Amino acid sequence: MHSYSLIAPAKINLYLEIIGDRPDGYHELAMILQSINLADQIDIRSASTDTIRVRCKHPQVPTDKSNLAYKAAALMANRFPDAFAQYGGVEITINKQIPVAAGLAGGSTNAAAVLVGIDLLWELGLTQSELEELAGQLGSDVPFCIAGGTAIATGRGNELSPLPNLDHLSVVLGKYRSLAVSTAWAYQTYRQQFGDSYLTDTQSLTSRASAVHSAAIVKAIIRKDGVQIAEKLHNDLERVVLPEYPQVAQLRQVFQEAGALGAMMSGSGPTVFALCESHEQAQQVKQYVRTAIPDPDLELWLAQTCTTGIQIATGAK
Ligand SMILES: C[C@](O)(CO)[C@H](O)COP(=O)(O)OP(=O)(O)OC[C@H]1O[C@@H](n2ccc(N)nc2=O)[C@H](O)[C@@H]1O
Ligand SMILES: Nc1ncnc2c1ncn2[C@@H]1O[C@H](COP(=O)(O)OP(=O)(O)OP(=O)(O)O)[C@@H](O)[C@H]1O
Repeated sequence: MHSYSLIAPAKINLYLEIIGDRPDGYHELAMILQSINLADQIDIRSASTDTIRVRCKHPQVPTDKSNLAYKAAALMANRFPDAFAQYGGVEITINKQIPVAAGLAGGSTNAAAVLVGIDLLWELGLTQSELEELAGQLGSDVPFCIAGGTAIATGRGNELSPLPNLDHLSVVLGKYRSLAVSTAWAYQTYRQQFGDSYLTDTQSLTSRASAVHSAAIVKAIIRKDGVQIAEKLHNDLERVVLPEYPQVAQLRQVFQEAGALGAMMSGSGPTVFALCESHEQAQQVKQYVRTAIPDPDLELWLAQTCTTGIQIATGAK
């Protein structure tokens, strides 16, 4: 029996600009995505029956066909029916550390791990670009999660251009346990409120999105200049999420007051992250926020930016 244990890191968005409406109904984006070392562990093994099974003890994570990890396994079974028949079913166990519905690509990174895990289990030898193509069918954030690191993401978020690694930058994350934001709601609300200024012409969409390559934050990342990166953080989805969730706006404000280099909401939220110049500063920021907001519903984490996507922790035959 084969089995693999994989590490699936979360991501934060250092930059998220909504450019306009795409013909496929999604939004054209210009983003910078960054992996962090807050990660789930995914154990994957061949099963004796020809079924896909997902286990996860987290109360907010479904274990049926709606789990993104299940969908990833089903996609592989559908795409490689001979291998599925040869190797049998797949059992997936998710050890959830990444907060759920948090804007940190928790489900997406689990799906990416399942694609990588099944590629190994079934000895398919897929290339990174083949894995990313499959990943794009599961969700906009899934392709980035395969190789992770630091990357510009355009199109739906699935067209990737790697940037030089930005590792060991200290990050503090904060999320209210009881808050969850639907990504679909965030984009729909943005479209309703700000859609008038959207670009729709495909050519202008693409050229505006590609302008991110020369943006100031990209230059700051290339120079590994934490102060400048923090100054240029940007997320258009804050315009709809912060007014709807004042607690998130307040948390962001407190992160700033705490002396972090900069703070921003990640993705569709509600997680807020702060960039810090050292681990010591991150610890001080975390302590300041904990004292300023003693609410036990607020969870805080220390993390670091990292250079990797899905990693194999252990493998056995
Ligand atoms: C907010 C981010 O996490 C930032 O990285 C992503 O843009 C969202 O990535 P994701 O959760 O993988 O998104 P998907 O599962 O593809 O789509 C979720 C919902 O967001 C909307 N969506 C997503 C990406 C995009 N470029 N435009 C959109 O309008 C979709 O219409 C859908 O209703
Ligand atoms: N493997 C999974 N892990 C977490 N949530 C999952 C998973 N599969 C399905 N879900 C469902 O997906 C919803 C979104 O969860 P997820 O943690 O992926 O959001 P997110 O971090 O905001 O994602 P993104 O940043 O990609 O928009 C949850 O409400 C959950 O019920």
